Amino acid sequence: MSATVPTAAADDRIAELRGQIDACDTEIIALVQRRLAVSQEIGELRRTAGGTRLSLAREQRVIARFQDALGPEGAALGMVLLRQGRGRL
Ligand SMILES: C=C(O[C@@H]1C=C(C(=O)O)C=C[C@H]1O)C(=O)O
Repeated sequence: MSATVPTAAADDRIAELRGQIDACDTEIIALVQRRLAVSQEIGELRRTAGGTRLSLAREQRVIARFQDALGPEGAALGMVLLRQGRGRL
């Protein structure tokens, strides 16, 4: 016997869960903005100290972390975050 969830109950639960997704997205957006600001500050410090703006070795470690935690799509997400911080190369 399959349990059928009444449509109204399912709709209520979906609305509730979407509220949770919206809350997650709000946090993710704030974290991405914070990450970007930190990354740009590091880039500026390295540039004014006469170094390169990017560190490919560090970027590989960042990507590997996303890959290990989230798989191939995680690696793609890590790449998006790195690209966002690069601005114009
Ligand atoms: C923020 C840094 O500078 C750049 C930006 C990185 C990032 O956004 O994670 C990583 C490496 C660098 O290319 C850093 O060296 O840590």
